[in-house]
Amino acid sequence: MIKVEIPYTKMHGLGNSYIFLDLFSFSIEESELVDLAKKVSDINTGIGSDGLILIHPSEVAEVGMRIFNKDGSEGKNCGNGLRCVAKYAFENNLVNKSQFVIETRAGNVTAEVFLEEDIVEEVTVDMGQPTLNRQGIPMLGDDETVISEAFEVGHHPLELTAVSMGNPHAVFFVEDIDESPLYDLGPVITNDHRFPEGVNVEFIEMISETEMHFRVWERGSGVTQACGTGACAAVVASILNGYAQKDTEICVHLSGGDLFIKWAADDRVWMRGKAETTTTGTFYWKR
Ligand SMILES: N[C@H](CCC[C@H](N)C(=O)O)C(=O)O
Repeated sequence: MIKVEIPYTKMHGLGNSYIFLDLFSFSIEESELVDLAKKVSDINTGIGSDGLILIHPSEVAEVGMRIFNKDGSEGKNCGNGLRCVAKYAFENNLVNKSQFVIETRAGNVTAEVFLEEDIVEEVTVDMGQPTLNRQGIPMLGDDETVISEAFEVGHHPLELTAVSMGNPHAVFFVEDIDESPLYDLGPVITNDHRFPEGVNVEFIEMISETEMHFRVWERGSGVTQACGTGACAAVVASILNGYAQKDTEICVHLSGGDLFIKWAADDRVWMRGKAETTTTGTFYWKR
């Protein structure tokens, strides 16, 4: 049994929390990441979070981000994680400008940090273009877009809109967010065979053309307080269904707070929101 001391920073975006490792000053074996993600995420025997995020040197951007869910599965993108990575990178001098590129497994994004007395309070990220064709989600079936398509789950007739923000999202519109079948159907849909790589599941109640309620069952982490890529997917889905307009900032009320999302006329999705540091520490990992 070897005891390894792992320096970490815990951060969150609207309550969607992750344990961050700074690989600019610390290294860890690739083969250990899955177990470590599960271990640090555990509230009883670890630190407690929705997963693990690596901030790493990149050959194609100022910094790179990798994200692992609570179950150890690797996601390709993470909106709340990106805002936290941007805050960390700026405040820890990994970058020397307020606007910079972050490499993700889903491609590069551009982040801009906004300060209040030297502290990054808010971050805007250009999340790039959504992917709407079925095979790009990915989802089984012909390669069309999936907009309010009948999607039977058990005996529940639902209408699915599928969007990828580099990671897959199944978006469902409901009349009352508090009556959404998040806990009943979230765990079923996330593993539905029609999504060969699994899927993040969002339930949305439109309040107006510029405001919505949002709940999420995340692939690999379950119910979280917020999901940045999910909020982007929800806004894209609302516009595809005619409930909202492009080129307009839409307020998404997530359990943990508000994100402001715009699907611009050039097809790029912009996300604006807060990022916060909870604590730093040393994780004593016995392996
Ligand atoms: N569970 C997601 C990754 C985390 C995304 C979320 N926390 C966000 O803020 O976008 C997936 O497996 O695709």
